[in-house]
Order: sequence, then C-alpha cells, then structure tokens
Amino acid sequence: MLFNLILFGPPGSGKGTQSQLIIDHYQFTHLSTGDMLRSEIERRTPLGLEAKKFMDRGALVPDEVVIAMISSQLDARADAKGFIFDGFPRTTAQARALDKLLALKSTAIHLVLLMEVPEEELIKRLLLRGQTSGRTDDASEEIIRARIAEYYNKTSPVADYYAQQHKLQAIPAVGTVEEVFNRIRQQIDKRFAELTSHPVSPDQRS
Ligand SMILES: Nc1ncnc2c1ncn2[C@@H]1O[C@H](COP(=O)(O)OP(=O)(O)O)[C@@H](O)[C@H]1O
Ligand SMILES: [Mg+2]
Repeated sequence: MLFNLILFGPPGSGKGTQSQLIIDHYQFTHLSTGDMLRSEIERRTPLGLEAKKFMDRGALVPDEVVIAMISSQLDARADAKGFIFDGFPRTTAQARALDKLLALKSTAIHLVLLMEVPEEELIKRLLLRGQTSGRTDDASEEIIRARIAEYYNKTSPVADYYAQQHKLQAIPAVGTVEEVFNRIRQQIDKRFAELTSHPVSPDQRS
C-alpha cells in the first residue's frame, strides 16, 4: 500500500534531517515545499521571485502557490511507495486541500508526526544551520523568530485538524538524530502494522 506521512513541527525541529533517514530506510518519496521553493528561487523562475518576497521576511507563501506545487508533484511521482510531506500543510486550508488531492487518488494521510522541540533550542539550531546553509531565512534571529511566530499562529492549528482525525502522534524531537529517528520508526511501523494486519473498522481507528 501507499503510505503517506506528514512530518510536522516548527522550523528547526529536524523535519529535513529526519526525512533523509526515513527515505533511506523506507524508500518513501520526499515532498518538501521548502526545498521546492528554494529551487524555484535559485532558478529565478516567476514563482520563485514571487515566493522570495514572503520567505525573506519569514512569512508563509500563499496557499494556492504551494498547493499547486504539491498537486503537480503528486502527479509526477505516481510510482512512489509512499510520500513524506515535509513543511506542508502549513495552514488548515492547505490541510483540507491535501485531503482532497489524496482522495482523488483514492488514498489519504496515514500518520502525522509532531516534532516537539523547545523554542530556545530551535533558535540555537537555526542560527547554527544559518552559518552553513546559505539560507537567507536562517540569517538573523529576527527572521527566525518571525518564522517561529508564523508557525504558532498559522501552522500549529493544523495539528488539531489531524488530532481530530486521530492521526497525530507527538515525537520528542530532542536528543541525538538517531534517538529521534528510532522514535519515528516505531510510530511508522506501528501504524503500518495497524493498516495492513486487519481491516480497519471505525472504532479501531487510532
Ligand atoms: N536531533 C537533533 N539534535 C540537534 N540538532 C538537530 C537535530 N535534528 C536536526 N538538527 C539540526 O537542526 C537544524 C534544523 O534541522 P532541519 O532538519 O533542517 O529542520 P526543519 O527541516 O524542521 O527546519 C539543522 O541544522 C540540523 O542539523
Ligand atoms: Mg526543512
């Protein structure tokens, strides 16, 4: 079966780092809207130039832009064993749009992992990443704080959306990269076993 996973959490919580380990282990296809947008900016496409205005001040890029990118990637990667959505959805409008796109393909989100890291640790990690990543949105503490505020205002409500669907699992995302990955692997394997071992009746959904 196709397994669809959302890695959810504030900037700096380790979504990109853990996505790489998940891909190596499960051969899922990584869909990072941040990576897609940075590639558009690098290639100076019209979409990239528009997106840059938002990203440079730590704001979210408009919903319709990222939804269109995800939609075209879902079509382009029809052979995938599973998808990891990294950094998407970031608003409840995006979450609803994603549910519709997946329903059209007779699939759904199976698991949402909420990466939990204290705010001061996030800032420390992002300032450190900024020294090597070349990412303009990691360059100053001011932009980093704006991104974290944007996350708490617009993105964290998306967690409630998935909690209501009984799909949300919190992951303590501090400790070594390996420790965090082991926690993630346990949750994926557990969910996968539930989905494949027996038909899921409504009262068994978790
Ligand atoms: N478990 C961890 N412990 C310490 N640093 C981490 C951990 N996971 C990721 N990082 C570091 O934090 C920064 C942000 O990680 P990243 O995966 O890019 O986060 P996100 O994609 O959620 O913004 C990176 O510099 C990364 O090396
Ligand atoms: Mg990332």
